[in-house]
Amino acid sequence: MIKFIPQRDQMDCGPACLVMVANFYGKKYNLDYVRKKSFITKEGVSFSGLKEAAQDIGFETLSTQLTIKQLIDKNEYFPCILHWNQKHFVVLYKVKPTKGKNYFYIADPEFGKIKLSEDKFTSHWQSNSNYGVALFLNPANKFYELNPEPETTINFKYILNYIKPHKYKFFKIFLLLLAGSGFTVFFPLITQKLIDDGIRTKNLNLIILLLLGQLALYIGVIVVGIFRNWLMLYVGNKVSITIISDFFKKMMKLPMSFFDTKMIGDFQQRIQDNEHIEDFLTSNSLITLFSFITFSVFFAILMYYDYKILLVYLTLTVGSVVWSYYWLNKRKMLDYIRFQQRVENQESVYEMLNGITEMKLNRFETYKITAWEKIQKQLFDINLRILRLDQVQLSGFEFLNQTKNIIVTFIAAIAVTNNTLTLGELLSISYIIGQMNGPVNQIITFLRSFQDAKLSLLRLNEVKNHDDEETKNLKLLNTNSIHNSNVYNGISIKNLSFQYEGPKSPYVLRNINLLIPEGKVTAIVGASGSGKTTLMKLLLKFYNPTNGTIFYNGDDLLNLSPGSLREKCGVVMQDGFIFSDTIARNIATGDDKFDYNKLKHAAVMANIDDFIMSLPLKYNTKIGAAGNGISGGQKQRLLIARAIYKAPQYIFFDEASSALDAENEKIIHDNLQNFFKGKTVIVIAHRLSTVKNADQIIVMNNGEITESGTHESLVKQESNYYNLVKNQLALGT
Ligand SMILES: Nc1ncnc2c1ncn2[C@@H]1O[C@H](COP(=O)(O)OP(=O)(O)OP(=O)(O)O)[C@@H](O)[C@H]1O
Repeated sequence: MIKFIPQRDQMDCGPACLVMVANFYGKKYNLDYVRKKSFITKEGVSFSGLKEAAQDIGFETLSTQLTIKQLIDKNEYFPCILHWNQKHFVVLYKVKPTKGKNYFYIADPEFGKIKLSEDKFTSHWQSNSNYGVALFLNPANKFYELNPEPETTINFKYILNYIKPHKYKFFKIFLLLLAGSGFTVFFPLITQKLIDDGIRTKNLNLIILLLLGQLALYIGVIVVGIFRNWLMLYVGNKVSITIISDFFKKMMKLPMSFFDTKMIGDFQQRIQDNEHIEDFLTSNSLITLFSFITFSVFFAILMYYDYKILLVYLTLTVGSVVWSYYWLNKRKMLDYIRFQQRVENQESVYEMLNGITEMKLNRFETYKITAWEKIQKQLFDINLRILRLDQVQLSGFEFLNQTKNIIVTFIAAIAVTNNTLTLGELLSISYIIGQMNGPVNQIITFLRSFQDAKLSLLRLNEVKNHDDEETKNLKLLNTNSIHNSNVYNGISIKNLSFQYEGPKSPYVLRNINLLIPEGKVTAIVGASGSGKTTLMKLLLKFYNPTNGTIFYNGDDLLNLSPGSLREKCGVVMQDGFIFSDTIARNIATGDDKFDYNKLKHAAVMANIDDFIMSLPLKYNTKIGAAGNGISGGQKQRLLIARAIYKAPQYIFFDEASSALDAENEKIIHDNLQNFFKGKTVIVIAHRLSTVKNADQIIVMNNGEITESGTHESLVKQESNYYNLVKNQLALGT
């Protein structure tokens, strides 16, 4: 039997499938490890990446396109990995004919184990006409020889540390819960005494006393409940804030490459994960503990009254749980279909909201809305089927529960007529039976919450265990010139090559050798996709080189602290971000208290001061996230002002003025000439006017440097550079 292993992130399905198959053959692999081997990206793992990871851990692999019949015939090679909905991976571990029809057993890392009919299966699996794609895995000797890195153990201890500061409050919650449980146990006893000793002997004083006692207990339960809820909210909130804030702090320390494989949703998921853990820590576990205690006490009382009643209770409770379980299992397939349709629904809504402009411009509205309506119809149908099934399950459950009550009452009534049980005891028993359902449900909820918390912890562990970008032994960047003939002052790049996605991925940069002199302007030009931005990202230590070295004033960038480097760099990226804050805050991001003169100077240099001063609140005007409410050119000028305000030693501009009109560009260009003096500047640009005056121009093509020199020398060569800029030359720009 295959063990289900859930994916942790949206793009983790491939590695999770591989871990499941390895587990099936007896090796427990760590998902993080397999993920690294598969060279995961934001688009997930490719089939070839998965194949390679499988071979790496010792499988012989065969990936092939085949029909459903061919797939069934290969059942001796199950479990295999299937390409699902053309964007996902699942494990197929069994095909079983039942009543003349084939049923397919799959483990979907996003959902769980599920049994699908042939129709449903083919609709998810087959991509074109009658074919689908499968990856068969056969463990070779190497598989058994390798000792896998085990899954990182879930560290509940580290989570318990969050509770430590609140241990007294926890103790109070504990006491309150104990008191609450104590009170509940007394109710059936009071009922029994009331009937047997009070009513039967017509002792009014005792009746009053018992009822007053009951009232006091009720008040006690209410008061305890109020304090308990208050304390739980308080502790829960404190714990949750600490966990999430620690998580954010840790996230900020991770290298940029970590974020390359994650979607926004993955981080949102992790924040929700923190809530699961908090929920588990602060309420579920304690309440379950006390539910369990109450349950045991009631259990003992029932046994004391009449063991037959206890037996009936237990048998029928087990019966109702089995009944529910049977139907819930059946429901799983429907849940699966609904889950898939919900994903489609979300995607469709997201697309409509994001693509509204294009939709309106290109008359795509009706088509998209009809597609959305079709999804709604399917969702409605599936909801109806689920409702029908739920009704069967609930009716049966209720029926068994009521039967339980009737049989118990019947046995108790017979016992009363036989004088082996008193009337008071009978009432007390019905009270207990009624109360015992609560704890059973609570224990089921707890088990689910425990599963959630376990998965959440695994996801958080991945972030927690990831190495920080900054480590203690890294050197600070030295910006002073070194007077030593062996050391090149500036940035020197030696035999640099780079791949984004591991050994099998294409080289984005190839064998780059380049000197970027200190205090000079270097321009990089080249066709789109030639690797200019990538080179800049490597210079900023977003990624480490695959091969080769980058030196800053003689120091290998690998040994330099990225923080100290970025502190000295003014960077304008192509996709620079504007925060939802005031203009001043957006320019002076690094300073707690900003220097108004510096701010003004930066804005003037970036030629945005006039615009800012025309706004009612001037520098204190708030702008929207991602620069809503300002134009593309204004956004770029703000980003340039941000870089200038920093007064950096190194300047990196990636298409920083691409959205500017010629006049604005000229003004900024002229302003910047002064600012650039004495600074090491790297500009990536397509516009001739921006690069013409650079001290050196580097031309890139397909990840390689094809030419370098000054504008004049490169134009004379009439080669790549000349071809890139000749139209602009003709226009005399
Ligand atoms: N995060 C990434 N993961 C994988 N491949 C990437 C990633 N970023 C860029 N690439 C690929 O690297 C190649 C070079 O991209 P890069 O952005 O460096 O080019 P560029 O010269 O700056 O292009 P442009 O002028 O269009 O900005 C492209 O083929 C691109 O698809």
